[in-house]
Amino acid sequence: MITPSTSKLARAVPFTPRRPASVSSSSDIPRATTPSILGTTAKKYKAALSAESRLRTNKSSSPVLLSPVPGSPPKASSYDGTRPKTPSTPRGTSPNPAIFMSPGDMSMDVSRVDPEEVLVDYQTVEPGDVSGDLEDDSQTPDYGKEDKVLVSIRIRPTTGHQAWDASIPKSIKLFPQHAKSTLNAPPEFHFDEVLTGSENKPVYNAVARSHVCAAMEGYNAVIFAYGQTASGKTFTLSGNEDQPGIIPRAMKDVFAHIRRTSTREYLLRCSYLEIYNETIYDLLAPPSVAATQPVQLIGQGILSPLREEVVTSLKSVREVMERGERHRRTASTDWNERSSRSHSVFRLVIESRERGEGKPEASGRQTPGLRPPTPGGTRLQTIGGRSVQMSVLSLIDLAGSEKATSDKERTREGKYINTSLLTLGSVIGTLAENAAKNKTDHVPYRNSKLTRLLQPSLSGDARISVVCTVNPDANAVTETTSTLGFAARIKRVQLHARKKEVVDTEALIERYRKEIEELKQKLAEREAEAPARNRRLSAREQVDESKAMRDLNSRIQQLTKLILTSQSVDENKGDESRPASPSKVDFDMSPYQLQQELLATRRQIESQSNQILSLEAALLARPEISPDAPESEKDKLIAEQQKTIRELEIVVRGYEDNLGEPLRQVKEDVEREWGERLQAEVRKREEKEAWATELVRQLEKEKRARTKLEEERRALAAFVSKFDSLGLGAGSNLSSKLKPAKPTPGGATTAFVERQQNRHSMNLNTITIPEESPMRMDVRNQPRLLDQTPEEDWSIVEDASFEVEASKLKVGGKRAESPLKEVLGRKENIPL
Ligand SMILES: Nc1ncnc2c1ncn2[C@@H]1O[C@H](COP(=O)(O)OP(=O)(O)OP(=O)(O)O)[C@@H](O)[C@H]1O
Repeated sequence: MITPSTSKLARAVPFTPRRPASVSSSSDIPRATTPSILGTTAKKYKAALSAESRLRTNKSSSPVLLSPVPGSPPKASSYDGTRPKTPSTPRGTSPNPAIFMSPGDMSMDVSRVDPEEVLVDYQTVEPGDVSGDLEDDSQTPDYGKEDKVLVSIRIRPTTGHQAWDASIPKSIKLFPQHAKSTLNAPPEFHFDEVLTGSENKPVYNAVARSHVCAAMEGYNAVIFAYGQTASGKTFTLSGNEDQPGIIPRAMKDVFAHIRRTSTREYLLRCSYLEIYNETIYDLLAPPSVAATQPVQLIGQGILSPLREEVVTSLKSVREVMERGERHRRTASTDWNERSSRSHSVFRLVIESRERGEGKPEASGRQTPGLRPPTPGGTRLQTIGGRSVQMSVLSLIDLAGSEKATSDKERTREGKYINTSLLTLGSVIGTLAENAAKNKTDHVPYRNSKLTRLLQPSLSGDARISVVCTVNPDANAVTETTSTLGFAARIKRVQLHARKKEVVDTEALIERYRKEIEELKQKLAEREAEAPARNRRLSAREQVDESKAMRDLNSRIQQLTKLILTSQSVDENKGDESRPASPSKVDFDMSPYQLQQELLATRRQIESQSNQILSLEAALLARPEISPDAPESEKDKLIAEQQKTIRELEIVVRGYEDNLGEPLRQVKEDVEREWGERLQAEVRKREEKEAWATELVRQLEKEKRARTKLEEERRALAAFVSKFDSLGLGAGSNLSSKLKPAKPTPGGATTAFVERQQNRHSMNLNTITIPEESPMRMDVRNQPRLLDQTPEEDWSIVEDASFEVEASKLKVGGKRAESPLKEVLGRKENIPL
């Protein structure tokens, strides 16, 4: 059982805030007395051991002694025929957590510190942290094939019979005498690296260095060791005091990278966990807390609750790692006196941004200290357009596959280990198959915690390096062949890791602008060359060429749109806004918000209008070219003008596109409202038109009636004059006069009748007016029509009016009901 060290050195120290370059660590432990992983007095990167184990370990310091190979008879020096006592380290039995966590430790928790105060940059990295062989090794790292897993084999030394031939670089082949069957050729494998020996530095350089650099540059990176038990996974990853492994070297390289990069500042956070019997434990949490609150996997690779600790120096990383190592479960097995009984994952979250003077307080986008903890989320804020890169470097020491042992507990652990490794194998197999055959078969990530944890990385979101450790002993041929098979499969997995970057709008716009400039330049070059080139190109090539130009143009348009959209979003965004892509306007906004949106859009439109005007002005101001100028000059001018036209088009298109949804919405509302009003007006107008048409019709009718009446009048006048000329009048003094009646609203006829009634009595009883005659029309019933007649039309009425001197007519004594009716009614019977 683990006996945790309670010494001051072993205890976790309070978090060390950012310090000026000149000031040394604020830790109360002097650097010189701090055990160094990499120094000559460094402690071994292993969990604390039982007294028995520790004795053995101390005895076996340099040179390194090899553990017995599984399957081979144990060596007398390390195995006395009986299984050694198992120094298992169950978590629940840890002593008082206070021994591990002083109250001050809480300040190391990342959720309780202000990231801006704990940034690391080239000035804060202490020279001692990066001294030694790593610092000088600054050649450009080889990232390997970005879309493939970097697969390396590490063959541990053996004192037994070598069954594998590794003399050919990058390949490993089974000696024919060890092959199971003589029928088939002995298996031979090729990998990115095949490494031998006990030196850890070449292993680090070949296997891990490029991935550590990739992580520092914003890519997620995973390095893990896979292999049978006692094959050297922990030796490769953690190493010992003489041969520091990948993890301590990687940490040193991280700080070396920071020291070399004077333009950026970094926030580094560590977490350390293990998967033991399919449960995830936080190795940095106090043991009692870790035992009762296992870590849960929520979503894709997100872990909660998981303690993350900010590290600002190699020393603080070392302290965190040592604490985690102490909590790891190791036990003595038949093959390995300190066998890892769990898969352990050390994670370093690296966030960085360009160095600058801006402070987040000044940007007004955040309030340090009030930021909610966001597991797995970025904590470093973008400031003044400086984007934040974020990546995770995961260093994984898998438990080794093993056969059943003589210990029940170890056998149970072994089952869990083997099951999760089998699942890892089948996940890798499916991924390899999918990649090779372009399939999308279901990948059984969910069958184990390990594969669920690795899912985002294995799905391709990380650069992966796998070091498969093998035992070349003749007794381990089956296990080694199985490990090499796994390595061959994982080699076929397809990756597509991308840089992880959180970009704020300013940075995004700047980036778009740069790209637009570059594209425009390309376009201009192509256009300048176009006339000469087109003469050379075939028709098909010309089509391709114009397509390429169109593509360039559409990309410029797309970017311009993005700039315009980002600008409008930026102007309206709140504190948390950080759009990476065009965002939509929300129409559930209040009228006030909508108004604000409108204002912003108008401002934008105004600025675009100005832009258009200035571009147009520039176009007009362009100097004319003389007709006898050389062709090339003309072509150049045409190309320039085309470019300007394109710019104008782009802006105009952006202008149109960016009228914006709010404006469109208002436009629609206004259109709807005014549309309804227009409809009502149209209806009214139609009614009036119908009424006017009816009026005109009635007037026409009236006119016709008047015309007919006039004809009747003339006929009557002729009759009267004839009547007079025959001497049939009432007397010599009887004269017939036809005077035009005065036009009155009541009608001429009415006036005539009234006057005649007063002066004469009619005796023309023989005159009758037929019923259908227009003369019988009762015009008194239509005064309004006359009222409506324009004044100039009164002439018609005047012409039609007449006055008959009743005294000139021989009218009977009987008074007619309507004298006019009588006169006109009988006229047709008057003999002429
Ligand atoms: N390349 C090597 N050179 C020297 N010693 C090695 C090498 N590889 C492994 N060893 C030694 O072999 C022993 C077992 O190695 P290690 O603990 O690293 O195996 P492992 O694969 O991690 O096993 P497990 O899966 O059981 O944890 C250790 O004592 C280690 O020092």
